[in-house]
Amino acid sequence: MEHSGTPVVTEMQVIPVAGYDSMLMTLSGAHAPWFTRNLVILKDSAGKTGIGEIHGGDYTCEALRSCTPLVIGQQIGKYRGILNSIHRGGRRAEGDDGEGIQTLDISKLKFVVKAEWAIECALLDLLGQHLGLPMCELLGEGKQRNQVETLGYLFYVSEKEKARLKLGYLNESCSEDPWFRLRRMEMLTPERIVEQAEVLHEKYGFKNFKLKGGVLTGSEEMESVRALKQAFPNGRINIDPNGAWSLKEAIDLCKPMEGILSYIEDPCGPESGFSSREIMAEFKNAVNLPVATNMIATDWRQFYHSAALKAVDIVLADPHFWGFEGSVRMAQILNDWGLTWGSHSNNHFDITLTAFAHVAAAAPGNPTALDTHWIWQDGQNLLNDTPAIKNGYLEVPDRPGLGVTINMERVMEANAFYNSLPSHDRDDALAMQYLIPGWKYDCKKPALVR
Ligand SMILES: O=C([O-])C(=O)C[C@H](O)[C@@H](O)C(=O)[O-]
Ligand SMILES: [Mg+2]
Repeated sequence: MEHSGTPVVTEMQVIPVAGYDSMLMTLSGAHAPWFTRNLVILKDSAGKTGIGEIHGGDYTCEALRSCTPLVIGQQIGKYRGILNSIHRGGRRAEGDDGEGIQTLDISKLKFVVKAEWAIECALLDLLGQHLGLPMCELLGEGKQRNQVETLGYLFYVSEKEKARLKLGYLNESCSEDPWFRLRRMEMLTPERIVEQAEVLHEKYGFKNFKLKGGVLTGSEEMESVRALKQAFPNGRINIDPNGAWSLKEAIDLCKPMEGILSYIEDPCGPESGFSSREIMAEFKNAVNLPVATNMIATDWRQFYHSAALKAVDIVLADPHFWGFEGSVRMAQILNDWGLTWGSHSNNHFDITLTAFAHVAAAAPGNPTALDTHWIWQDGQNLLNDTPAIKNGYLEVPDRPGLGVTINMERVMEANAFYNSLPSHDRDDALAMQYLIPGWKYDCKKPALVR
């Protein structure tokens, strides 16, 4: 083993895990009762443990496992070189049609999620511990803030009894926590969406909200946005239909919402031979609202075209797509150009929550409030010391590395749950069959409009 000034990695474990979810509705259909993730746990020669979390599924699990020989025995200080060797030798998903996740077909996620970012996270955790510095100090221009503004991620939720009984969605109606009770219930009206926001405000103090659209008709969803703005007149409200609306529909829906919406996320997608970036640029010319995306700028090449066309104002640079250093590099560029950084998320455990806290803490300027799905998972934590969200802000741990400790007993329980599942890959069409028999994904039709 090479002599080094920094400890070397002695062990790498890849542990797939699963947790429970609600029947959250999106353009893709309905979330299953469970979600899956992959964990990376590294040990180094100084006896320290570094952790990372990324999307679930067999594809990503195998991709991570195939990296093991490139990680073991390497100095943690050479983490950039380790990632470089993974990029040079790593496998890449084949068959991308060039539209990234514009269609939100979940099988497309593998083109934007890069398994090695979980390894980057675990290495940065180890390096931070070696240097005695929190991870955010190692990124970009270092720590910019002690806490990170976070939004309340609102979803329409189905809870049709048949699907619940057949598929086994959790029932938390006996919980003492009002949010835990509510989050498993059906919420499909403006009144119930406002109730969702109010209960979340009470528990976590959120003042900003994002409603996941692409579920009901655009005008029904705008009714929910209006009701939210009435309930939270000083709150920043946005909606994300994941490109479900046509350009004309998006303009008709959003023009009257200038002054009500704080920004609009991925209102439209490719149509009539024009790319998603061209259509979004035309939308921006027509409507006076900042436009955010996690769909049309998911890598540097897509970002080049998005920027050239001035198609977006806010890039939601999820570190699981862009890498931790890549996401902060994006934050620096956006800040220099007078644009805005934020982060997209999917269902995740508290390791990702902590990692997001560090990335957002290192993002210079004035990032938009961070997305997180974790509120739907709160209570299923894999850490002993999950960072808190209070008054709408996520705490950034100030201990070295990620600054948190993993609870292996809970990890192994989550792994046993994973192993008991019939499938490890996300399939939002499955539960839809209980709501609308024969339901099929259509990137231009909201999930419940058939
Ligand atoms: O901002 C977004 O587009 C998302 O968060 C997309 C995700 O697919 C989300 O809707 C989900 O995971 O269901
Ligand atoms: Mg989005």
